[in-house]
Amino acid sequence: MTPLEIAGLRIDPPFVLAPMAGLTHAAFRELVAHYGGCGLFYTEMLNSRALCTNDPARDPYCLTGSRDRPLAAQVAGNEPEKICRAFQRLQATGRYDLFDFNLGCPRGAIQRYGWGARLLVRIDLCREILHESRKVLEKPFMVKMRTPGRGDEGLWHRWVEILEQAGVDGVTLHPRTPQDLFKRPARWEEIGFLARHTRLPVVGNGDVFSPHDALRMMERTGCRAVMVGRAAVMRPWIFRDMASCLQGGTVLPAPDPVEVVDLYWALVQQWLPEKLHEDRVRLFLFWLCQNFPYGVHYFNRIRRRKTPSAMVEKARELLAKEKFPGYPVRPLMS
Ligand SMILES: Cc1cc2nc3c(=O)[nH]c(=O)nc-3n(C[C@H](O)[C@H](O)[C@H](O)COP(=O)(O)O)c2cc1C
Repeated sequence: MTPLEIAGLRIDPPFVLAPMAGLTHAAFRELVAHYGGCGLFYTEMLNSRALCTNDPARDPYCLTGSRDRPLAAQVAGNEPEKICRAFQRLQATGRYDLFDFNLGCPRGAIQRYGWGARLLVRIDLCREILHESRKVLEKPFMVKMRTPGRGDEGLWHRWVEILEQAGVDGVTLHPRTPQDLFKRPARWEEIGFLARHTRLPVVGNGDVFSPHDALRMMERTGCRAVMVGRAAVMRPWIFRDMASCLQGGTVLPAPDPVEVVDLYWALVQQWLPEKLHEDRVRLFLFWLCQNFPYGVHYFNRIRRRKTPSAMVEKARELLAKEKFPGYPVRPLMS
């Protein structure tokens, strides 16, 4: 398997940590980097409006670690001028290797603002956003999108034309429609369709729950790289296992749950401001607990604790006798 190159940026191994709001902050990316195997890291989605006023060099959401490279910054919004301004300000920090525009988020406030997946029906506005963004960006530029319309090949051809003509360097597809949320299985065949109909490198995303799923996705769809979201939060070392399997090796022994909790907490304290500690610890433990049969019960006990260090203490106590089960992971939100 040849490593993926996107406009000169080498993504090796061809495995990508998905952008996830509240989850893929600097501390979590450092945790993933610690275990290895991730070829490209993503920030969580960054608000284009906020970035026009906040200084990205000081904004807590734009913090970067030391090992989370190459790093992509993802921006969400629907006002071309503000989006370009946000990209320019992020670019000026010199911290990011790739920029990405969000055309995939189907959730509450983002939909109400008309951002994310809501933009998939506003084709002319999308075209303008992508063209204008391309003009201001000197680094590789990608789009992450959901399926614009199920089974509508004509619409897909239109999208391919828009992406290629805008000068986008690559596209990540999460093959569910905005209405699907996470309810139906991801339709990998749509990744294959897109890969066959565009000259752009396609990154496949959706329902990769084991290293073997990642290899299967590449074989079945012809995508050039695989992006992993939920499974990477539950097992931040999944990329290491994916890289090992890609080279014909096997899945390596999982770390001890308490070791993972301790390392994450140390990284949160090292990389994030104190005002984010409580929320970021709670959210990560919510996902980590999903690995275990009594995870919901564990998390209910953890979340009652009032401080992040008390939550960590409770997690250590509850997970002390646990071992991570084998793959595949089974996220509750699936
Ligand atoms: C908690 C959560 C937050 C997410 N936040 C973002 C986001 O900020 N930007 C984005 O493009 N996608 C976001 N996503 C979607 C993921 O990037 C990914 O496309 C989706 O989870 C499917 O991949 P998976 O099956 O590997 O989880 C989010 C998903 C989850 C579960």
